[in-house]
Amino acid sequence: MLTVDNINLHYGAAQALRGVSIMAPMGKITCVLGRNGVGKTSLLRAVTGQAATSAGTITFNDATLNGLAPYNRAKHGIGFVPQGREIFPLLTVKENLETGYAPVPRKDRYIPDDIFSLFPILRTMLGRRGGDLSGGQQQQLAIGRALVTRPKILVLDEPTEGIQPSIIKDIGRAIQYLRDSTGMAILLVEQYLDFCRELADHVYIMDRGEIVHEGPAETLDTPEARRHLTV
Ligand SMILES: Nc1ncnc2c1ncn2[C@@H]1O[C@H](COP(=O)(O)OP(=O)(O)OP(=O)(O)O)[C@@H](O)[C@H]1O
Repeated sequence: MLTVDNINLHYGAAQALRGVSIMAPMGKITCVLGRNGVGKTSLLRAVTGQAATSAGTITFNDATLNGLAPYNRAKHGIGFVPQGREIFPLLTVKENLETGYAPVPRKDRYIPDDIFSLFPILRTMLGRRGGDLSGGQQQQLAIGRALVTRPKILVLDEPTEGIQPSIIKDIGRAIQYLRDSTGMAILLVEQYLDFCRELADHVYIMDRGEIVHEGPAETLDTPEARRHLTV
């Protein structure tokens, strides 16, 4: 399980996270919601090691992650699908997937077949450049690339952003499959309420750098939760 305990995060003098605590258990989908700019991406940057925290602890299973570089967190099983996907446009689909090899032992440096079962389009486009794919295909590629690192927890930042509805459904099914078949933990940041309501086992809502609500997905429909989500 991933445990984030009471973390603070600053950008210069501005504080983006204030005493944030969340848990993301194995075999569960944990969703963090909130309006623009409330700190959701900062929370994921803290978990993946792209931004330093100024207080608190982050642990995954028995390992303390604080102070570890992103590369070493990947070795501990943290797989990241960043906002905006960050596909290498000039590399082929296959080469993009192979960039996931870095943190895995030599014997595991192959592309697991599961990735092509989840996203068959990737197999047919292996030789195409990443930049030629549609937004939805790039999102599938970004998830595939994270899966190449053999994660124990998959961390996704707004995977539905700018994606057409049919591919959103495919991505939702893939996330459920990964939870149910591999028992990995999923930590998902989203603004798309219906996607979270359908998928999440547990939800957190952030507002101005703090966790202001937590509960099962059904609690998203309470007036108290809605108040933190409406603009
Ligand atoms: N590199 C940075 N330098 C300074 N301030 C930043 C930086 N990144 C984010 N912030 C500020 O920190 C706060 C939280 O931003 P963050 O991106 O974590 O929010 P978010 O909830 O993910 O928003 P969005 O949904 O728009 O991605 C915002 O006020 C933002 O302006």
